[in-house]
Amino acid sequence: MPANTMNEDLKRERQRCSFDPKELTYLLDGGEEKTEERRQREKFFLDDPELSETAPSDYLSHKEKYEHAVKKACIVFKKVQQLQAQGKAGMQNFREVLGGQLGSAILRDGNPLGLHYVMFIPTIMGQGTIEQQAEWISKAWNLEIIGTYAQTELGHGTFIRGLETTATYDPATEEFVLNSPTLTSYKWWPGGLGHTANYAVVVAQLYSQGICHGIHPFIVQLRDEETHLPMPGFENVRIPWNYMLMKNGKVLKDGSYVKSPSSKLTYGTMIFVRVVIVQDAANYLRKAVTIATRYSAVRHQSHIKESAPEPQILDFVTQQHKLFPQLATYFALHYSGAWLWDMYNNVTSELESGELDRLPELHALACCLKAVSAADAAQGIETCRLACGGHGYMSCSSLPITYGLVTAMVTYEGENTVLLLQTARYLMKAWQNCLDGQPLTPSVQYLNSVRRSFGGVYHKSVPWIIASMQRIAAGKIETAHRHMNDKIKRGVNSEDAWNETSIELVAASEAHCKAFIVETYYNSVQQIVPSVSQQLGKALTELCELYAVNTLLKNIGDLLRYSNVTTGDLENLQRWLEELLAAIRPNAVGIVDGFDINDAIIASPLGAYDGNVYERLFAEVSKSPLNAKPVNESFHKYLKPLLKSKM
Ligand SMILES: CCCCCCCCCC/C=C\CCCCCC(=O)SCCNC(=O)CCNC(=O)[C@H](O)C(C)(C)COP(=O)(O)OP(=O)(O)OC[C@H]1O[C@@H](n2cnc3c(N)ncnc32)[C@H](O)[C@@H]1OP(=O)(O)O
Ligand SMILES: Cc1cc2nc3c(=O)[nH]c(=O)nc-3n(C[C@H](O)[C@H](O)[C@H](O)COP(=O)(O)OP(=O)(O)OC[C@H]3O[C@@H](n4cnc5c(N)ncnc54)[C@H](O)[C@@H]3O)c2cc1C
Repeated sequence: MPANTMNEDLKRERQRCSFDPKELTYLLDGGEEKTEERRQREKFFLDDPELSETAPSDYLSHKEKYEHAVKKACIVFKKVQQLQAQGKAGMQNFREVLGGQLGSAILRDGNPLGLHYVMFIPTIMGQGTIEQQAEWISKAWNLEIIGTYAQTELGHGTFIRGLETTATYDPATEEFVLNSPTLTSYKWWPGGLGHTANYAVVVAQLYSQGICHGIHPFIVQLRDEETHLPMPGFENVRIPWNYMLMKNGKVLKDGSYVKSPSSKLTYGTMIFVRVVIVQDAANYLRKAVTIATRYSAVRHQSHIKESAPEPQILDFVTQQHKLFPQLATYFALHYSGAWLWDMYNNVTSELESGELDRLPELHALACCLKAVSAADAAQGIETCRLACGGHGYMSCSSLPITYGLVTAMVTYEGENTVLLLQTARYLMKAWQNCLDGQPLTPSVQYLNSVRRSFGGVYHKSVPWIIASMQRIAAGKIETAHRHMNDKIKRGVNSEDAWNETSIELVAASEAHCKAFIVETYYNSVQQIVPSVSQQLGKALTELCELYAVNTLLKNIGDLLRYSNVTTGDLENLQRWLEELLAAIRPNAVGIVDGFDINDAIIASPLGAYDGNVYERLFAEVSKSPLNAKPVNESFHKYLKPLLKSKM
């Protein structure tokens, strides 16, 4: 196939799409101008010869990959500075370039500066006093220093109150003495800690006047700014008094401790990253479903009718059932992430004025949304990989590496089970408030309405599905609450009762989150539809309905247990699902085209815009050094002597 010709199947797919994909692109970017700005930004980085992948880094050693990544991260930084000089490098640029899809395309092997931007700077902004921000932020933004966020230790990651590193205040010298006294207290996992960062925010147990005040953040210099040699000593390291970030908890120079308005304000950076993860998980999922959808439009295999030619695998309804719910899930997580980002910004500004009321609800939502978005995106990406058969297994397909990036999200920034239990903690209190007639916060208001009615009869609408999912969530919350209290009434202490009920607590938390996502997705689409063309509005509505129907059908057991749904209603839901798959089929390629993901970011021979899959696959494998010579030297070294010895 000559270069730059369009695969005929994709040509036909693009002709049959009922709406203009550019309209969807503009919608997702926030307008045509924003699209143009994003495209220019992508071009500015992706067209830079120093950043384009000459040879796939798959064939570099671990050390070479690190050095390659540092080199590129520095080039990226300098280019961001150029954007800044042109007044173009807003926070969104940084998000796009240093993290997100553009970032992960340019820095395929990770971004050694990622933690510097994602956690070191945000922690100083969130936990430092005005003076400390003035001292550190500009140095950090200008990369005069490189930081990381050192909280996790060899022995503790989840249970941060159990961290062993200590920071003991010495009033005589007005310094803190930091110490990691045990093997298990060594800081472990912080990105960039090994060779890149020369500073870290170190989270340690604060001791002053012989009293432990719990964990607090401290700035510690790790390496000499000139030589990059590790600073002397790694036990009893002394740092100046003003290296403790004191926006919340403070230690006065005489050693007296001033409590934070809430000990949980120290945990603020973790909320920020969880909020960011929701959107990032969605974006990685849409990259994977773009690859799998385009590939499925090009790949022909088997028969639907013996008399007809091999069909596009996208015409198998089972293939549609693998991929189209992933399309819908992208939008569901995208709109939930946008909603959560708004709430995060509002609550953060309230915290600035000492208003802490909405922090618990933000924490509960950030926990379950991070957990569900990371888990669902990881599962969705794996489904996309499996839907591409053997070629999906190849690392050059980009699907395995994308899965690896997202499945890490299930663990970092709070392991999923642990975070779902955090949300469950909030839900148990909410249910008790509901029983006691106390006011409920917005995200759990539905508990009141569900208690008052046992649900209406089935009707083919998303609001009915939302009500059903809220009924399931309320039912699971009530069941967990009741079972836990029954245990306590039987004499089990509250901690053991919590642990013994934790399976149901996690399930209740997931159900609550799914109900929240469907409702937020539906409300977002309802707001959008009047402002877009009738065709795009119809396509967006179909995707929202698909997400709702498919999510409910994956919970038939709970639906039967907690609502008055009949088997006839279930048959109707199944028919509705199949109708939606058929309705979405002609628009599937148009929808992923609407994501407008640059081929260099797709970085997959299966998902390129032109659809020339086989030519691109062949070109990709030709890059392997292993294919440089017809006979590899291992034949002469090892195989031939072996074969000879047999003769
Ligand atoms: C600007 C440029 C941007 C560039 C963008 C780039 C994009 C890249 C995107 C990001 C990608 C990658 C980088 C990230 C890498 C990962 C980094 C890390 O992993 S850092 C380490 C993260 N570690 C954790 O998250 C630890 C998880 N554990 C915990 O959070 C806590 O231990 C716990 C909450 C599980 C338990 O803490 P504990 O103190 O025991 O709390 P309790 O359970 O007893 O609850 C007490 C009380 O506190 C409330 N609480 C707990 N946490 C919070 C919080 N974070 N905020 C507010 N409130 C909190 C909890 O609800 C309880 O309240 P009650 O009223 O008592 O019920
Ligand atoms: C790619 C990556 C990057 C990271 N970057 C950083 C970084 O830059 N800085 C940093 O400080 N950390 C970082 N981390 C560490 C990360 O934050 C921790 O690994 C994470 O918080 C999980 O903690 P853990 O490893 O102690 O797991 P554990 O908590 O030991 O989890 C093991 C199992 O124990 C279960 N478990 C633990 N507690 C409970 C509980 N209370 N109830 C029920 N089950 C429980 C978990 O559910 C899980 O199944 C990173 C990790 C990864 C994978």
